[in-house]
Formats: sequence, structure tokens, C-alpha cells
Amino acid sequence: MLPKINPTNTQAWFLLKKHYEDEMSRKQMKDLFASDAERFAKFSLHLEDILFDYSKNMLNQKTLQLLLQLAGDCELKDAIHAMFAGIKINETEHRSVLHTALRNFSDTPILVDGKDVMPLVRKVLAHMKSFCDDVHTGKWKGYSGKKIRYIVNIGIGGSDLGPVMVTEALKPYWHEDIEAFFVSNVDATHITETLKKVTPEETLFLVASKTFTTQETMTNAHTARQWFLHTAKDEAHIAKHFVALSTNEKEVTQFGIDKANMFEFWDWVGGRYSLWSAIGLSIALTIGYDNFEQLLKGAYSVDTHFRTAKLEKNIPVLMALIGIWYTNFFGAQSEAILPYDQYMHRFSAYFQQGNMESNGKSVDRSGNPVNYATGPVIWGEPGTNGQHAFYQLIHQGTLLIPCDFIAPAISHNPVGDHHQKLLSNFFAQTEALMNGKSENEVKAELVKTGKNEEEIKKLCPFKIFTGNKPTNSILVKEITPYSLGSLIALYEHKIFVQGVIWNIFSFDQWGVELGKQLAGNILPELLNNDEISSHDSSTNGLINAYKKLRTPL
Ligand SMILES: O=P(O)(O)OC[C@H]1O[C@H](O)[C@H](O)[C@@H](O)[C@@H]1O
Repeated sequence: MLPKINPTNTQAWFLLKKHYEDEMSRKQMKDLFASDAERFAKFSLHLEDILFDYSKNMLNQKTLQLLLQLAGDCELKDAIHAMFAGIKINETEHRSVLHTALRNFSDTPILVDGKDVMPLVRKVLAHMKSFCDDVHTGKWKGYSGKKIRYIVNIGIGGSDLGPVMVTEALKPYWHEDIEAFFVSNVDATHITETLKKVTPEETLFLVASKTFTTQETMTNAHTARQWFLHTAKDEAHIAKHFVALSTNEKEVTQFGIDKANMFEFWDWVGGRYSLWSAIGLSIALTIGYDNFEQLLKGAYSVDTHFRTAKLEKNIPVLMALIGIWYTNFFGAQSEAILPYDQYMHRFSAYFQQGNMESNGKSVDRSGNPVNYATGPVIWGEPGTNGQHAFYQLIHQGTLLIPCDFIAPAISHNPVGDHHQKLLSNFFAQTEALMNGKSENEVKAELVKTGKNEEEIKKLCPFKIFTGNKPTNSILVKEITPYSLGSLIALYEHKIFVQGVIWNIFSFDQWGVELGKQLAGNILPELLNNDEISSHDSSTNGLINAYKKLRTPL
């Protein structure tokens, strides 16, 4: 079990508040750099090919020491141990949290209810490997004897976002004969447009759902099944074209998928942490099993770092503490994740679910409302697109938005000087956000343009950048399956640490249920033309307007 400590009652919290009010709220980051030539060396860390630079933050040694004290006061080390040991820290669902077991390459057994889960994990990985080999070599054939060319993953949330993000980020590693598609939305447009691009004879559908009851996924899977049978005719052919990635054998067989074509995972794998499990089959089929294993190994390396490194040298711990510093003491309400790598264009969307479904909670582990802020809004787009869209607000708006800049040193597409240009923007942005531009600098610039004094006075306020906008920079040698695995694991553990300190349960998601429940009530009301009066006047009004607008049933 995790401790139930209100972080605001700790001594560290009290001291951090005082430290913020007395000292850091007035500090300028550029002064911190000016007064310490060693700042970068002191506030950056290396982990294999990853450089984590957190020097451009509004913190000093004392801040760090107090944040680490907060981690200590909230018993973080014990919590880390509890998660890796398979203790049922997801108390509201009475489950262990063991995505780390899926990438455990050590010989250490991991026990759930006294039983080692590692043999099962290895068994499913072996099944995935042999299946990938069969599909890639053509041993696995479609019903008409043709090789599989198209993979369509049907899943949503954690059964979609991870595989989409990873396959996109690793496009240079795609198997040459395979093309992957992902269908998630219950909007028929998604499946319809996808089915236009594939053929029944050469398509393998992966029905990805932990529960195998999710409305969107089941609806899309049934539509795909119908589409397939329209051409294939015989239900016996389904076995060659539909496999299931799930924890729910009963529902899988009821859908008509053979147990032998089910890739299993377990309730101790959270949906948004499941890309390492059988849910990653679309990844393994797309980039090859060996590359999938590299992804797991990259994550395993970070798991080892997270479990064993001292807290002050522990990258995910520092990422988490820095986030808490801004959320709870500076009042920041969002964080931007900005990958300077076009292939990583779904990375922030992926961690939107990772962070917001995990730490978007307002009740603490004792069941009481929290009296402090928890998970921020996570958002972002790849650089440099974001620069031409929303960076204006980050530079000159009223909100404080801590940003993570992520970039590879080596591009998969070393064309001309594109990558130098891309990275010059990365470095320039973090520099600009930190230093800003003073009134004197603006004036001097305007003088050079030949403007008169009155014009300069008028224009000056708009051209000032206050600076002091915090950023983390994560520089990776290259985006490979291994380094991507590491990056994902860093962010996963950041989320975990924050949840521990905020005294919330990060691995349940009750907040998604109400909407599903009400949609279940409303759906039958949409299946007739009767006027509805069972809801509030807005909901009634909307439903009745919809019924008038559509063609009557
Ligand atoms: O994998 P499934 O059981 O289909 O669940 C898919 C998704 O839907 C749920 O509503 C949860 O919010 C997500 O955490 C989950 O990843």
C-alpha cells in the first residue's frame, strides 16, 4: 500500500512555500546563470545517449534540496519499491501496477498474489515473436493464400494511442512489406476511410481492448468483420484475419476469435501503460519483433535507473519534482511537450492520456478532496510548427507554461541543413524563453531601425519579453526503438512520482465512466423519433433538435 500523506502537511511543503515567497518568486533565471558558470554542469544529467538539461528552471540547490525533502517526506522510495514489487498500489481496483514486468529483462521473479508473472510475460512475448515471423515470412497467409500486407489495429485510448505514437515515431524502422493503420473513433468515418485503403484478402485486424467491452472498439470490430465477410463469405476465414489483444478471454471467444489467436495480457497492466504488452503487437508487426524488443530494453534501462539511482540523480524524479514546483508553488496549470522531431508528432497526445488520465484526480488516497492542485493540462505539437502557432502565448502571455523540449541530434532524414535549422530553433527558443528581451535591448534595436523617440516609446512595451520561462531540454542521440523506449519510460515514471507526492491514485480512471453510462442511457432514445423530455432542458433540446435535423427513422 502507498502511504496516505497530505503533502501540504509536510515540513518540506511549508519550507518550499517560504522559499518560493522569500526568494524564488523574485529570481531571474538569467541571473542564476550569470552568477554560476557551472550551472549547466550542476543541473544536467546523462543517461546513456540521453542528456537531460534542467538548468533553465527557476530553481537553485536549495530548491532541489527541499523538493527532494518533499519526496522523502512523502516516502517516495518506499512507493517506488512497492510498485516494482507488485504490491497492489491501485487500491480502488485492487490491482498491482506492473507495466515494468513487461520489460523486465532480469532474472528476478515478480510476484502477484504469490505467483511469478514472468513466465507468462515471456510466453506471450514468444507468441508475439513467432506470430510476427510468420506474418513477415508469409507463413501466415490470408484466406486466399496471399501474404498479409495491411495491419489494422482497432482500439481506443490506451489500446490505440501508444501503438500509434510509437509506430509513427519509428516510421524509419517500418517493415517494407507492411503498412499499418489505426482505427479508434466510433465515428464511422474512421473505419470507412481506413477500409478504402486495404483489401480483405491481405488485411489482418488486431482487435485491441483490455476489457473487450469498449463500445467504440467493439462497434468498429463488428463493422470490420462484416466488411471482411462480405468478400470472404465463410466465417471460418475469420481466424486468418482477426486476432485479439486482450485480458478477457470470454468476450474474445464470444466475438468469434479463436483462443489460439488471442494475445493475452493482465489486469495489472494499466491501459495507458500497455504498449509494452500484447497491445504492442501492432508495433512489433510494423517495425519487426527485434525492434519491439529494443523498445522494451530502452524502457528497462530507465526502470533500472529509476529504481536504483539516488533521488538527486534520478531523471524521472527530477522531472516530477520540477513539475510539482511549478504546479503547486508557481500556480502553473499546464505543461507543454514539444518534440523537435516530426516523427514524434503524437508524443504529446500520448502523454495527454498518460498524465491526465493518471493524475487528473481531486480526491486523495484516503478518499478526501485535495486542497492543492494535481495534474496539469498536457499539450504540445512538434517544433517548429508550434512556434508559428502558440509560442506567442508562452513567450508573452499571462500564463506560466513550463515546456519540455525534446530533440534527436541525428535526423533520420539528413537532407541539406534542415536538421541544423530545426535544432537552431530548439536552442534559440529555450534561450529566448529564459533570457527574454529587456526594455533597453528593445530600445537599442529600435534606434538602429531609425525610428524616432516617440515611435520607440510607443512600440517598446509590445516588443519586450520578460523571459524567465522555464524549460527542460532532452537531447537524444537519435530516435531509435531503444531511445524511444527510454523516453517513454522517463515520462511514465514522472507521472508515478507526481501521483505519489500528490497522494492520489494514478492508476484508476473513474472519471471516464459517467459519460459512458449516460451515453448508454441516451443511445436507445436516439433510435426512435419520439420527443424526449427525460433530461434537463438543454439536453432535451439538443436531442430533439438532432431528431428534427436528421432524416426520420
Ligand atoms: O482497452 P480497452 O478496455 O478497450 O479500454 C480503452 C480505454 O478506454 C477506457 O475508457 C479508459 O479511459 C482508457 O484508460 C482505456 O485505455
